Amino acid sequence: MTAGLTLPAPAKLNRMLHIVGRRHDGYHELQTLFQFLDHGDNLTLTARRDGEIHLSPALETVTHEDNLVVRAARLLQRASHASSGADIHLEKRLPLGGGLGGGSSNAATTLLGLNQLWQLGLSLERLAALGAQLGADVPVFIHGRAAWAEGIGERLTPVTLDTPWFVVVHPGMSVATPVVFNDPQLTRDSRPITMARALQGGAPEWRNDCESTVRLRYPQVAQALDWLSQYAPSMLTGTGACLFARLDSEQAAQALAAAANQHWHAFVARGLNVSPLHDALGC
Ligand SMILES: C[C@](O)(CO)[C@H](O)COP(=O)(O)OP(=O)(O)OC[C@H]1O[C@@H](n2ccc(N)nc2=O)[C@H](O)[C@@H]1O
Ligand SMILES: Nc1ncnc2c1ncn2[C@@H]1O[C@H](COP(=O)(O)OP(=O)(O)OP(=O)(O)O)[C@@H](O)[C@H]1O
Repeated sequence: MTAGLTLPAPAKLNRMLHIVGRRHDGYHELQTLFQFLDHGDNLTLTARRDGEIHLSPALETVTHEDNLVVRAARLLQRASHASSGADIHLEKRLPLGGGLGGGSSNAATTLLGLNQLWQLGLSLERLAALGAQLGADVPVFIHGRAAWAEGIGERLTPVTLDTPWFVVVHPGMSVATPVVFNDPQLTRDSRPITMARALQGGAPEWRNDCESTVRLRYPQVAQALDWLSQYAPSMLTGTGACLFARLDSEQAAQALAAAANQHWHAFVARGLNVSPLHDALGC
């Protein structure tokens, strides 16, 4: 039996997220800073000769064919005319609908991992273009560098951000991204800012334009955010439901996570400017 290739599928945070417009197809134009975390899912990929894609274990709320891992593998097979298949084991640690980009990250790890396993030699640009068909957040996970993103999140410029410790809190429910983006009251007209301005950090730029809508629709998120903000500067990531607090030391982060865990699920993670996936693959 061939040994499997085990690779990380890290979480991302949106350190800030502005919505600056809406396109005719309904997608929103964003300005956001993406950073990776040293916490996420793991995938083990093993090649099969018969072309079949097997994924285990199944996710409770997602069918096999809808799972972004399976969709990414099939997309790569079609695009590269690959005849190989794969057994894929997914160790899921990230909450679904958490704003941590778990599904997108799973898709990116599948594309990069199978590209290596099947010896396809596709470039990161080609894989990112394929990934964009699966979700707006897939390209940043393919490129693997913290980034300033514009457009719907696909126009990426690599950046170097500070790498603090974070306490990430999951308030116990998931937020469906389309629900937030379809809310009539969502702020959609923030003034575009320059990347340089965004990188200066701090208020008022490091905010998330989804926050007021999410607070109104999901009182549990508002409650957790108010609690967390008493102890450290805290924000929503993506369209939620997860929140993150920024701490200067691991010790302070562990203490806050222990307190948060009395009410919700919380974990400590460090911000990373290079994805652990790219460290693992040496790219
Ligand atoms: C908000 C972010 O989390 C920021 O990182 C992402 O842009 C969301 O990315 P995602 O979950 O991969 O989203 P997708 O699966 O591409 O889109 C889900 C739905 O969200 C809405 N959507 C998403 C991204 C975007 N820039 N504008 C949108 O309006 C669309 O209704 C879309 O049908
Ligand atoms: N492998 C997968 N992991 C997680 N979700 C998946 C997967 N495959 C399909 N999905 C579907 O995609 C939806 C969004 O999942 P994901 O975990 O990426 O949300 P998210 O963290 O809110 O992402 P984002 O920050 O990109 O909005 C899930 O609710 C689920 O229905």
